[in-house]
Amino acid sequence: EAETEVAAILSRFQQYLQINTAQPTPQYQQSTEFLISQAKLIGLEFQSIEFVPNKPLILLKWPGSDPTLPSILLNSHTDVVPVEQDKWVHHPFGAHLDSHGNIFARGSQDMKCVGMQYLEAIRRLKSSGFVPLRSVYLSFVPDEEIGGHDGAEKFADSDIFNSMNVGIVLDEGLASPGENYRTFYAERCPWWLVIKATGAPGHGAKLYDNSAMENLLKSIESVRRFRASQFDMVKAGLKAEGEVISVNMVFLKAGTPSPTGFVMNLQPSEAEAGFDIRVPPTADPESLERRIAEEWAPVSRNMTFQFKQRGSIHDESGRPVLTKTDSSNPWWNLLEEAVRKANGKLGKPEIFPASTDARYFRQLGLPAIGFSPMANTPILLHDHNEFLNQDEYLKGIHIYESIIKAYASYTSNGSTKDEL
Ligand code: MET
Ligand SMILES: [Zn+2]
Ligand SMILES: [Zn+2]
Repeated sequence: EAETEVAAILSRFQQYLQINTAQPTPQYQQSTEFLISQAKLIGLEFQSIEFVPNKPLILLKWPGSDPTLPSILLNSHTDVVPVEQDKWVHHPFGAHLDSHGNIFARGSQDMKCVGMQYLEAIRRLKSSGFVPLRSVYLSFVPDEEIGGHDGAEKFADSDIFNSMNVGIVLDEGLASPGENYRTFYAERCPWWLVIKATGAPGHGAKLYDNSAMENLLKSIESVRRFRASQFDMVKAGLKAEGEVISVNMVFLKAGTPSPTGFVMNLQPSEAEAGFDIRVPPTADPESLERRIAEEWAPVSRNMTFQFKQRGSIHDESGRPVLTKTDSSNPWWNLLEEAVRKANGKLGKPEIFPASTDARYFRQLGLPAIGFSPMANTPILLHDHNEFLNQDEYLKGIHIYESIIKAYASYTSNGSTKDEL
């Protein structure tokens, strides 16, 4: 590309990154204005849909020449996770470009890169004169990072979505430290669990059974044994990260606060712990729930539990939802071929170890592929100093150009019509 074009592309990416859409107070009004201004410049149809007030979903459309064919949906989320600002070398919403070409910002990998790459690819295809056979939709959805309930989940269940006649969804993947891009055909399901112990309060010097702390610690020990059993399979190379149940303690809440810290000679009557659990599609959710009720939060130890999030990735008949990555799924073949044509390499398709909005689309029976074209990149999503190199970003645009062209030209009788 010409130098000025590259500068314009990077500047648009930076503008999007500079909008602070961090949970729990994402600036959705600003991201909406930005995305709609981009849609107008590119010449795409646009609408802002609020399934829940102040949580806009931006839906863009590039109409295809044959509206009877199922459409392509390119999904991305507009929100990002919070930051610990003082742990960052560059301001997390500054989108600083350093001398190595790395762009630092929250969302640079997860996943404002992808949202903008879709747009840049379409901008280029459009200006080259390419006319899509199938309609291409772009959804910029809110609230993915807090479960997607007011975003993708409502969208997938809506009449609007139904009327779009979607045939394939692309959503986020993960960066790859090696040269192969990663792809995802399924994902683990999020369970956010809070367990609470109660027990007799007492003097800090007294040894007695059944205090809240003791009751909670027994649970934590049990959780840790289970965690180790899962992690050992990964360490031994027997299972991939996405194939075991992960459980990590993410908060501990106990003690009697005082203005100078915590009261030290008092054993509290309540103690709580929170766990982020991810359940692979192959695991049996009922047996895990039994384990929670019987071992991690048993009534016999004065414990209760509550789910802050309990996703499901099973269809109505209880089967896990997976997208096929063999010749029975033409969209998979088209993606492989398109990435290869654009000089990209794909690794073996994987189960996404975290969770994405793709689960809501897969639950409808739609194929959905997780893919974020970032190779040679450390995995920094949700981490401090998240960055993406400008060259990887630019390469990713070419990759999407190739994919979107192939998808939008697919005639569904096994051939693709190249209109260029
Ligand atoms: N994408 C986020 C995660 O994996 C939110 C998932 S829904 C609880 O943590
Ligand atoms: Zn994400
Ligand atoms: Zn995320």
